[in-house]
Amino acid sequence: MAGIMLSLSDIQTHRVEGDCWIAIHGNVYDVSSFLNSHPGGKAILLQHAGTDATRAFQDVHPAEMLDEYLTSGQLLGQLESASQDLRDDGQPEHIPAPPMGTILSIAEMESLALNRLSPKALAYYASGTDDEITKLANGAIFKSILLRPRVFVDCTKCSLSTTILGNIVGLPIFISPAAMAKLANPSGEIGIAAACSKFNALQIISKNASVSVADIVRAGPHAVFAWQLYVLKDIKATERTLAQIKAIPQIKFIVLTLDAPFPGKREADERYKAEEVAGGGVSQVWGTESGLTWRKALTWLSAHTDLPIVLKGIQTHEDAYAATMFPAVKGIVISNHGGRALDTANTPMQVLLEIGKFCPQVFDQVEVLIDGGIKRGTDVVKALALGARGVGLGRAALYGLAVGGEEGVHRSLQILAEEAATAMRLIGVSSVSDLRPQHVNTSILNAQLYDGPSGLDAVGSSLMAKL
Ligand SMILES: Cc1cc2nc3c(=O)[nH]c(=O)nc-3n(C[C@H](O)[C@H](O)[C@H](O)COP(=O)(O)O)c2cc1C
Repeated sequence: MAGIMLSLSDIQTHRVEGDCWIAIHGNVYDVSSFLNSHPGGKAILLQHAGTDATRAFQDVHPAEMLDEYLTSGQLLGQLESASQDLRDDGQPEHIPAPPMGTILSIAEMESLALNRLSPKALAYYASGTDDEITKLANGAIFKSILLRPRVFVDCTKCSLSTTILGNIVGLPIFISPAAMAKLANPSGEIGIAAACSKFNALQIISKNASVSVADIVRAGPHAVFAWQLYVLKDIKATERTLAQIKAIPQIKFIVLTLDAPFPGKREADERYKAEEVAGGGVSQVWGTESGLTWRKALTWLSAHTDLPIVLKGIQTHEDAYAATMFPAVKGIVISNHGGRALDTANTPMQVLLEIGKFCPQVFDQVEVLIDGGIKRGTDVVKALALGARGVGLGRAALYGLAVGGEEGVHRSLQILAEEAATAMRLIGVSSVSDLRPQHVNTSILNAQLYDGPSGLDAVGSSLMAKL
């Protein structure tokens, strides 16, 4: 109840399941009934129960998130003196970074970042699931695709600009949604937006961004923005957020992530959390709705947004084909969440080739974006040649942010853009729209491609029956 003043000693006795109070930004909340629906799990809330958790909260969440998830009935009053819990909850140590121009590759950026990130951020950002087979394969597969340069082509002028879902962008490289960017740098997603603005690049803002969407888009006047959605178990909260997004004209499309209906087993992250929550195992609570299906989810989403819908986390040609059967769906992102969902899943490049083999018409019907393992400009060029419209960066952008804030993200984009332009010139192509499958040799991968039945008739008839 607003107006009631509470002291730290009033709240510190309420620190168990069933009786759990937390102070954030000067307000005291009873979060007992929210414990089981906290998307990050209840353990972290219980860890901060009975304290002023402002510092831990603001390291990973925007203030607006409180209104989204908590109701006025859960507000108990105000904290008398907002004496903050000043434990270090994840901000990186201040280690001086080298001048950005001296960093020459994404691999170098990554190794600098891994030395700077706090243990919490390192565990969260770098981890993949299980044995990290997919995380590593995502990047390794590019080495098996060879380029086929043509000569006697004047590429003195070379342009990387293109369009993504009708939006003009300066680069075919975009920023994939990644949660909690403030763990890398206090500027968080604002630093990413400011860097994208300099390239007129696309940033897909995560549903779990650590800064409010309004602040992010304000920081990138020349960037293009999309917003990524996880449908929460609390569907009404998701609808409230969609209504807020509707009021932000800079958001050009909605990216619905589908590859993580259940949490993958990321052991480095689980280990860190288990140590953080003294003596306790980490329960696998997941706030994301796991019962979504094609027709139900897309009908619901279309009723709550007029924006084009892009489906992220497509990992088979069958699902790429299925996406084309829904007029509201204008694009797909082939992605396995950077190897953070199902380990030993196909790499995105294999899925791209699979679509080319079984249902190439998909490329004409929806825009195909891709992410996972991008570290070189040649990786970008190979994906574009095989039909991708844009190529996303997850960790490469986060690592840039960790090393140099906005400037670091700028440098990551610049390195990849320059490498991609060089590769295009050397292939004999001066515009991304001229890249073709003939520019790559993928024959080494033939034995690694899915060679079962196409299954498209079954997809068609099962979805038609439901439409
Ligand atoms: C730390 C981290 C957080 C992520 N958070 C999200 C997220 O909130 N939503 C989402 O759709 N994907 C998320 N992803 C997946 C990325 O969007 C992207 O698919 C993946 O990182 C691409 O692989 P890469 O890191 O090898 O570039 C996250 C990835 C990482 C590494």
